[in-house]
Amino acid sequence: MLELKNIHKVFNPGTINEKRAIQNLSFTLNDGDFVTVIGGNGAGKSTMLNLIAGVYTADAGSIVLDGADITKLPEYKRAKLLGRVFQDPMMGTAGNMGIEENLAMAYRRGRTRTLRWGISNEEREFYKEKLQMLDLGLEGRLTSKVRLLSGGQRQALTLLMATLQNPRLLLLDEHTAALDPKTAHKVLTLTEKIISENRLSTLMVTHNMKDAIRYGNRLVMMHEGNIIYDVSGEEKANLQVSDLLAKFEAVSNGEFANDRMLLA
Ligand SMILES: Nc1ncnc2c1ncn2[C@@H]1O[C@H](COP(=O)(O)OP(=O)(O)OP(=O)(O)O)[C@@H](O)[C@H]1O
Repeated sequence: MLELKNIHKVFNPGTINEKRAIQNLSFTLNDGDFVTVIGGNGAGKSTMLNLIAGVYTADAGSIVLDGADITKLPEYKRAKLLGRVFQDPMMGTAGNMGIEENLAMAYRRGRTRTLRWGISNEEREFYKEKLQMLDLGLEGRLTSKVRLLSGGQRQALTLLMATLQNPRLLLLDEHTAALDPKTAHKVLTLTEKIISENRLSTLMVTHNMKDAIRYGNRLVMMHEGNIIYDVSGEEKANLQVSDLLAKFEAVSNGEFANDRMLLA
């Protein structure tokens, strides 16, 4: 469903700060794949997601989604096809607006502008149902301002908003990294539930190797702008953190010792 073909991305070309962030990257995501993405600092994980989302344009290569070439499609047009959740719980929601207003914004994204702003009772029931699924008690707080929510509640709401319109592809960029371990676990459990119930194709960047092994059906490891390991099915299920550490050590000549992945 998603095909990256020979992608290159260089930041600040021709300057002293030139950085080859992505180098000849090719990758095919199958429909319904839930892929965890790991890699050391600066491996190119976020850049890959940003290239898919259209935040950056690839210097070379192509990106094809459901048979359509989206390589040059502007970010706002791709946004209709994608759901995104970032690390920072403040980013995906409007803090000064209510929970139901945030949901309504997400629900109306990319839809006809003739819709009235008012939220109908039917719509409200729909939001309540969705919020109930989160099991955080938010269904009883529809008009509460989002800024009053905890980081975990806010990330759960962002996740719900990002998936409300069943995106073709869900991009999660370390979306639980800023949460305490218990809350992160709760949000990850929810993530898995939403993905499987809606059969969403997903790329999830994480620094936590245990999570990378535990979640999803496929795992890819990035290094210096490319995918150096791609494993799925039973082979992935049988992976141990020590296997991943050994792979990292082999490619990073010991630099890896400073990487925050070791701390996860
Ligand atoms: N907008 C930018 N301008 C210049 N260089 C950039 C930009 N974005 C990323 N880079 C560089 O490209 C390389 C890849 O960065 P990227 O953020 O994709 O890595 P990452 O794997 O997500 O790392 P981390 O785990 O540390 O977030 C890094 O060297 C980074 O400094």
